[in-house]
Amino acid sequence: MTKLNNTIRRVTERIVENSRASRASYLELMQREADRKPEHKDVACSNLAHAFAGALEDQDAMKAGRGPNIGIVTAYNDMLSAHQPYGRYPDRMKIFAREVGATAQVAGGTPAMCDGVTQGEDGMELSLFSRDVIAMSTGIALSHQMYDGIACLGICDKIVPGLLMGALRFGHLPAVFVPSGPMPSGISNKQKQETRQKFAAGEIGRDALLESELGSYHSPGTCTFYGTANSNQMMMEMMGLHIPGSAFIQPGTKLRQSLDRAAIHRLAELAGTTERTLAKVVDEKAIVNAVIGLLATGGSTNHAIHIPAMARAAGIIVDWTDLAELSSVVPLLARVYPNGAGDVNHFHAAGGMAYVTHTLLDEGLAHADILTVWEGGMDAYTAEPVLENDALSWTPVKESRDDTMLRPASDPFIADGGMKLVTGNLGRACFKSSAVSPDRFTVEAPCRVFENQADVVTAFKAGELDQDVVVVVRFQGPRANGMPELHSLTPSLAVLQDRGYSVALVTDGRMSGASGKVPAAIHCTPEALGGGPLSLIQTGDIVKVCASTGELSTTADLSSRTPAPDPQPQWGVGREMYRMLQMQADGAEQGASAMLASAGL
Ligand SMILES: O=C(O)[C@H](O)[C@@H](O)[C@H](O)[C@H](O)COP(=O)(O)O
Repeated sequence: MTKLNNTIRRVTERIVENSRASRASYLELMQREADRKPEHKDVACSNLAHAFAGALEDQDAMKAGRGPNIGIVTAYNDMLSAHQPYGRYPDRMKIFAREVGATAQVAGGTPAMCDGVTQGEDGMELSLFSRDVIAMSTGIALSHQMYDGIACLGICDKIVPGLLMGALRFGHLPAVFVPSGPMPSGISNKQKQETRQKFAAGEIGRDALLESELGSYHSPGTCTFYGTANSNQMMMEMMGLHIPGSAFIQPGTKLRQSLDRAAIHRLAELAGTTERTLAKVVDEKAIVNAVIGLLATGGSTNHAIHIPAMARAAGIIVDWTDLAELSSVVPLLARVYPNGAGDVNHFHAAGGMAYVTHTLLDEGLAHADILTVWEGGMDAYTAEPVLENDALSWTPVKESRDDTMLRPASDPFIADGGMKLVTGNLGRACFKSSAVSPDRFTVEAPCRVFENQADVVTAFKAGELDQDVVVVVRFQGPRANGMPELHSLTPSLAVLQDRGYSVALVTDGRMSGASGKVPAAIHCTPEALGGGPLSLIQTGDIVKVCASTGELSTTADLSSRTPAPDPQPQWGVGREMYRMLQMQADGAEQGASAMLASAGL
């Protein structure tokens, strides 16, 4: 076995050291939960009867205590194309459970919102904190304490992190994540983006634009670009929480169904055992593997927030310095849109996660020795699932089948990973370098300050931004307005860039996993609200963003400035209900979670 890279070893050791007390107290709580009496089969008969009453044909088995009971936590709705297939999952999973003498119940549902539907709209301000709500909903589902294992059904952006955060508080049980796969490829994401730019530049009308969008988003399944949802699936593989290779198998296929069946059969096998509980599977090494996968594949920037939050729910402390140090040694192996031309279906066809895992392990760039839900540690994840005469088996993937999309770690696209930390007198921020051309890594220009995205688009349309410019969009942090994604700015900023200007975005808000191309220092922390550095900046100040030197600074003397006043919280589309969570949240680098902060985790 190849020796583990020294930086990866050192960062992992540092995370273990920094997490020593919090991890110990988490594991101790999980032990207490495992030892909790009475066990679920021994609670009062009235409680049991309540639990069994809706179980129909499984009632007898439950009454007789014949086998493990699996709790399904589902984020089904059919507003999210990725979650639409889950509508039928619970019924099928109950059948799969019976095949192996187990039972399954829908423990509960969680909300799930689509960032594609709310992009650029006020509803987006609920998005990040829906993750806390999902974690808490998972907690409600599992608080019935009637389960021996957890099956999590969720795919999209906030849902997987929320489900994991919630399930980790019940980490004395085994848990498996069951994805449902990407939709087939439609028009290419590049073509979609070009059509958007034409629309932004006034060259085509709304009809042509809608036609193009429908050519891209056309049927049930996950969106095909490598955004947050697909990065989630990558991470679940890298942490060993999937049945190996199940991330990108399309819905409605026999292979998909076989993997879903395997997930329930495996859970039934693990139920009641203590060897591979969720708390044990999600350890420091698994978290480091998730970061490595993110960097190696150029995944969504949203995970710079979600990974610290998920880790914290397991008592593990990880920050952007850890991410940046890992990024310095983890090469970029994949070019999937927005970092390349192909989509996740092409990525999977080129060897996908099995090849990524294989080549990373081969070069000592990931932890092989982690506990996974499947036997065999990470090695099991270097093979792809296939069906032979209806039987599920796995074939090792040792070569990339398309080196324009997927390259070996020994000969990568870029020697370092796709994410940089930029710091300076404007704070700490993330810069996704994998999608930006290296000649745009440094932007130094007068800034133009905005306090909402609509004003940026208005200024763009009025031609006011036709110059070298750093667009600052502030008061977009977790406590200000829930830290929305500002992805709808991408077409306008990309048009400016294509006109030959040097353009960058600096914000305490987020961008989407689908964003790229335009240099952006995002998640800037501390946020502007409450007097953070961005509240001191003024239009015309020279701002420098540099991914090569890791700089985010201004030459302006901020010490002499008075902060811009905090904006009033907005009402409407339910935003007022989320103030409670926003106000309790901590910073983006800590995971921006009210739930974790309030619990003292
Ligand atoms: O983080 C993400 O992955 C995105 O938020 C994603 O959930 C959303 O669907 C995009 O906003 C749509 O992206 P397009 O611009 O490619 O349509």
